[in-house]
Amino acid sequence: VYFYSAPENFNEEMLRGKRVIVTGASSGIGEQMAYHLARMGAHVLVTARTEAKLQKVVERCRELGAASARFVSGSMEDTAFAEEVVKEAENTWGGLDMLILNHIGHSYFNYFDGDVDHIRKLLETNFLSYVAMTVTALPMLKESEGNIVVVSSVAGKAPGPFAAPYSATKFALDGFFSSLRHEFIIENVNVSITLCILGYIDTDNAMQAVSHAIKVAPSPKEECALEIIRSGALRQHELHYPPGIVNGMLLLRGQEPGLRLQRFLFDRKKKGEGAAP
Ligand SMILES: NC(=O)C1=CN([C@@H]2O[C@H](COP(=O)(O)OP(=O)(O)OC[C@H]3O[C@@H](n4cnc5c(N)ncnc54)[C@H](OP(=O)(O)O)[C@@H]3O)[C@@H](O)[C@H]2O)C=CC1
Ligand SMILES: C[C@H](CCC(=O)NCCS(=O)(=O)O)[C@H]1CC[C@H]2[C@@H]3C(=O)C[C@@H]4C[C@H](O)CC[C@]4(C)[C@H]3CC[C@]12C
Repeated sequence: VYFYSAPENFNEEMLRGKRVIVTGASSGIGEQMAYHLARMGAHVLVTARTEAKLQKVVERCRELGAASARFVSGSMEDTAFAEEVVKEAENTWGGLDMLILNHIGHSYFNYFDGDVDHIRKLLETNFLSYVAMTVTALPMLKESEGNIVVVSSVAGKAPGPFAAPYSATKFALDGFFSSLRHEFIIENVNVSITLCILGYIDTDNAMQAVSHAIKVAPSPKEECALEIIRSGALRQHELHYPPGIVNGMLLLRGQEPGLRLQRFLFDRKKKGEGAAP
């Protein structure tokens, strides 16, 4: 039995004045999270590779009412950079309340191509950099009794075809952070870990990568971003967005409709009709 300080209801005031790092924030869901946090009056530190995009995100955050907004640009392929981002927060704020781990490296939506080096590099960017930031941030998060928010995917819970390298990195996140959460509970470490399991979201990069192959309507990135912040602030163990996405995928995968979908996709490949996804 352990005491777990989780608030019952979400109020945007919870984020006012909080010191928050958002990775992968130059576009997509990360960019939208930065804007929500700014509206809520948080201090935001955003990071990605593209400085010009980050500069615009920071300017927009200031317009929206952020307590402060700054960026650090660099690649998470290098775990030393991951640690540098956290050190920037420590030097700037003297502490940290919420760490939102969101970035992903480039991958593909297609049959696995046998490229082991791609998986090695993707594990560095999508997984080991998350671990490195967590290790560096943990003393500050213990001090603030803060939150770690890990953005993952249904591909890291109920995998389907055509995203094997990416899916592997997302399963690694579940394994590591869910195990770490157990250790925090055993040791009475009051730092929450929220794993966000997302379905298809309408970000430019995702739609560019899969819209030719996936015809279901993606969910809105703005709402997704707000739900991630909300689940982290409420110290939830997991967010499933859109609701039911994991059960839906598990159901499809094990049942005839899902098997029919995969046969359809594979058959098109065999008959040469249309490219692989
Ligand atoms: N969109 C979707 O359908 C889904 C998304 N998700 C998850 O949501 C999160 C965000 O996805 P989404 O918003 O679509 O992604 P985007 O491609 O829109 O954004 C990715 C972000 O990561 C940054 N990035 C890319 N490569 C690197 C790198 N090497 N080092 C540091 N930063 C990097 C990009 O900026 P820059 O290029 O400037 O570095 C960008 O800010 C991911 O964890 C993804 O797995 C989960 C399920 C579905
Ligand atoms: C293929 C996408 C990764 C695109 C990418 O390379 N991003 C970085 C862009 S950059 O290098 O130019 O900066 C995948 C990202 C999210 C995936 C989707 C997801 O996670 C939800 C579903 C999971 C399911 O198992 C397969 C379909 C998904 C819609 C999945 C498809 C691949 C992504 C869009």
